Amino acid sequence: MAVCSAYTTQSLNSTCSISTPAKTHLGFHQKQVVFYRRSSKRGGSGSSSGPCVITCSAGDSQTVVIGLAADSGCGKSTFMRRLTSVFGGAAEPPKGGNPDSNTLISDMTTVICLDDYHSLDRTGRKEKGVTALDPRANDFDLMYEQVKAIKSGVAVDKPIYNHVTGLLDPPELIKPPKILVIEGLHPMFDERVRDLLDFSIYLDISNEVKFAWKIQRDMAERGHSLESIKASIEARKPDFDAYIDPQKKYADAVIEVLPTQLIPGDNEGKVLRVRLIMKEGVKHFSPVYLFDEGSTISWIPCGRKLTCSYPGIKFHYGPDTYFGNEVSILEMDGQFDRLDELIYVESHLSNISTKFYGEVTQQMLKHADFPGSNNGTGLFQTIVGLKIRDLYEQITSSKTAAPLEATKA
Ligand SMILES: Nc1ncnc2c1ncn2[C@@H]1O[C@H](COP(=O)(O)OP(=O)(O)OP(=O)(O)O)[C@@H](O)[C@H]1O
Ligand SMILES: O=C(CO)[C@H](O)[C@H](O)COP(=O)(O)O
Repeated sequence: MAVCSAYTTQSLNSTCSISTPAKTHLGFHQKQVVFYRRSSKRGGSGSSSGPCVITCSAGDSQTVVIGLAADSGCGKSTFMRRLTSVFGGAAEPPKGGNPDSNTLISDMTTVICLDDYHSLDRTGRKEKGVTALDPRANDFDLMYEQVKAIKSGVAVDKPIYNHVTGLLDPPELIKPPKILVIEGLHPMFDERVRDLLDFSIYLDISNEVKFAWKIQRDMAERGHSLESIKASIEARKPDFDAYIDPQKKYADAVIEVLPTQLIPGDNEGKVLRVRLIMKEGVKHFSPVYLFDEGSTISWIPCGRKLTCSYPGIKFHYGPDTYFGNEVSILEMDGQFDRLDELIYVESHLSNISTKFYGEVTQQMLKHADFPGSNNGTGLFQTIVGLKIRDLYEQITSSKTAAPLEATKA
């Protein structure tokens, strides 16, 4: 029998027994989970040393899994803070755990960072001459097995990639939450992981805007030089184009962030044109619309009811195609002067999955200090957060309704 010394499952509301694959019997409510041992020493290669199988009787509840993909420094953490706030709680690192953990836990959600599945640490990547974006620097087998286990109600010992030391730290226990968010570079890269996602989002930040944000954070807040920021973006670009960017074709929703078109030639990245691209026909998700579903509409809300200074605000909505898929696109170019007046815009949007009139505006005002609160990035992140809450409620209510239906039949 293989021994899972490094990364194993832990039982939740259940008893677990370890057996060899040959002896495993999968009965009703039994879950089979395969784990791989790997080295976590400096320069660890992450090579598997044989699977072991753990069978567990999992609890009844199933975890809803959300994938959020984006390059580093593209607003994933900010989005996550908005999302967890929609569910009504503050997200915190696991109590009493590794202070450098990348995980954030709230009442309803657990956000895990896929950097934790780097199979090569910083030294290992340097030695092999690969970036963290390269699939060879990541353990997709382990990612798949662990996300699958959590989704089916089984807790796992997930590795930790320590961004301070650049090493792989000892694992931390992740119990199945109501909603698991896997955020990072590759949530939609591996087909097996992709198939586990109940909903997926890609944050598509254009090069000009990414550069402006990097300068703002890494130069102003972290003391990096302009040259080093340019060099780091350039060094990542080939792998970003090869492995990260192509994932957007799989996403159910894409938030695309571009320079404004309201100021000709503007490249500053301060005023933004943001597009919310929503796939049609996704189960439990109906795209947001402006005025009239399926029409094509341009709208300038500035005037008596919405204060706008230069260069103003322009909305656009309509059907389109994206990588061959039918989509609806809602676009906002420009920025709000007064967030409390956002209610005027909110009242013209439909299918936003609010629980009361003005909920989007309330959320935006609550986090007015978050980056992007005065433009489409904050607005669309908030709306996607509400759509995820709605999706979660639909999935869980259809699960509880199912046995009743069966009894009736
Ligand atoms: N909507 C936004 N508008 C303006 N700036 C933004 C926006 N979102 C993010 N930024 C800038 O980008 C920085 C990184 O944002 P955030 O920490 O949310 O990204 P991240 O993808 O989680 O980054 P990392 O992966 O490097 O931790 C912020 O500090 C801010 O400077
Ligand atoms: O892309 C990244 C995270 O999204 C990082 O570059 C990657 O995780 C490597 O981290 P570090 O620079 O701390 O070694």
